[in-house]
Amino acid sequence: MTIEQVPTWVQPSHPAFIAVKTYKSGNFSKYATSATHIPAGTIIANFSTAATPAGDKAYSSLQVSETEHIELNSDLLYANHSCDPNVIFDTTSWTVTAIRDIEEGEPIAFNYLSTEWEMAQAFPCECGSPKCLGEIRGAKYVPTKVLRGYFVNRHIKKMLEQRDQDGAVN
Ligand SMILES: C[S@@+](CC[C@H](N)C(=O)[O-])C[C@H]1O[C@@H](n2cnc3c(N)ncnc32)[C@H](O)[C@@H]1O
Repeated sequence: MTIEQVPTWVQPSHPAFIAVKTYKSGNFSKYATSATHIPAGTIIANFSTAATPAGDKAYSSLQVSETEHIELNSDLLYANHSCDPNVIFDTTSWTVTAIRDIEEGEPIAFNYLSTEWEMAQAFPCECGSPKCLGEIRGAKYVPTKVLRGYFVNRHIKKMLEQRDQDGAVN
């Protein structure tokens, strides 16, 4: 298992919108919550400013194209995955946007399958949503019809199309 990243950035990195909390003991136990009421459509962050290329993909990296992964180098790292997300990480505009109203204190979470083709570190999802997809291994392992209900980034759409043409999972 990957070693947990030690923050190298000044915290809080996005005080207007994000408060980082801890929800359990042990590794990977932090999560981003909303520091305020965030109306749907609000751009919460632009992740291009602090991002750096990731040497290797990791639990902490974000996939931004078919071949490229970045480190966010900010409290956006603590956005957990949810199968019923309230934000999207858009790898075309490099922005994080609320897709519904988010109450103060609510976890800020996105669908990792919208960016990650194959997770560096799979995990059993604890999002608690009735829509929960269970083990999160990457979009590669999910039928396209399941992902149709979600926002997914352009590179994932392309990779799904390629996979389905090759006849692997659909
Ligand atoms: C980018 S980090 C998110 C922040 C992480 N919770 C932390 O404390 O560093 C991704 C890791 O968080 C955990 N994680 C994220 N979403 C999760 C979820 N829905 N259920 C269980 N673990 C989750 C997993 O260990 C995953 O590898």
